Amino acid sequence: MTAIRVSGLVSRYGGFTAVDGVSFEAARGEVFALLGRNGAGKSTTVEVLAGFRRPDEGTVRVLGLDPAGERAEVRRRTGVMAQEAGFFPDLTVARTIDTWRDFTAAPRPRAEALELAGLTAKAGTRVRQLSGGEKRRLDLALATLGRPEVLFLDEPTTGMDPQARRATWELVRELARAGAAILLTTHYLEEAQRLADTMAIMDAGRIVTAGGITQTLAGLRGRVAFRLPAGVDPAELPLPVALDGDTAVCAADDPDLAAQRLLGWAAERGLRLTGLEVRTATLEDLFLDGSAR
Ligand SMILES: Nc1ncnc2c1ncn2[C@@H]1O[C@H](COP(=O)(O)OP(=O)(O)OP(=O)(O)O)[C@@H](O)[C@H]1O
Repeated sequence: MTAIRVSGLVSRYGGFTAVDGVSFEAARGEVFALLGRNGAGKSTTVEVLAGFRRPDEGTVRVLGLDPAGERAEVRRRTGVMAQEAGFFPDLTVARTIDTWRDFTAAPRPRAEALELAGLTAKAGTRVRQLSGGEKRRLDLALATLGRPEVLFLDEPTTGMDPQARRATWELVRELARAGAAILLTTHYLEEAQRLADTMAIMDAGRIVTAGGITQTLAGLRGRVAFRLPAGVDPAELPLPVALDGDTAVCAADDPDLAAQRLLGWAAERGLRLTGLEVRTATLEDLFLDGSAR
């Protein structure tokens, strides 16, 4: 069932159009990643979905409701982790969670929220003394306090260390498995690739590429890269390559097969292909390909 529906969304700041006719849907149990360069319009889209801004044109529905018009009902059933959290800096972590619990229907117990954010040891620390990554973790704990049906995460893992990032991914997956629809914006393409089922890439307020992550990547070429052996003219190689310094890069539909051909060719000549890297396409390739521009 569709949990998030955006159709023809236009959002302007004065005369500037930040979101220019965006449409997408996300179902319950789905993680949807909204990607794109700085200023593409991702946060503005999330702000409209979270009910912080009204659409200038088009419609958005969250659980079938209008987030701006039916804000109380939407707020009760959604969690939002915005780019900048509005904490009270002088409250401790525990008091912050307690305060949020008072406003949340059926909240998680405080200890569980602390544990989930990895902040148990920081329960008595004032929010202003937390590190950037710890603040993000606290924000995540607050956004998920009521086990929301829909969760908006705007760059949730920025500033988190690798361990906290992994814990966040695990939590997001768990919430999706439990049936939540999750909309995520991120600049970490690896994060999108690991977490999301579906993605849309925005640029200058429009969606330029969208689809299932697995299907989209399956349609892209992988690559084989290696250091070009001294004295070898790239034209001699059995497959066309592009040179990046002394690294030869071969784009291939089947990178394993391409690597076998290249290694076979090198072995026949008594050469070694050092620094060999063989991989299928990643979201980063999609960006670097220019498809996202
Ligand atoms: N309050 C505002 N007033 C005027 N322009 C704004 C305002 N907020 C955002 N913008 C502009 O709208 C555009 C979209 O911004 P938005 O924050 O939605 O982008 P984003 O994709 O989330 O970028 P980032 O990846 O940097 O967070 C940008 O050009 C930004 O400068």
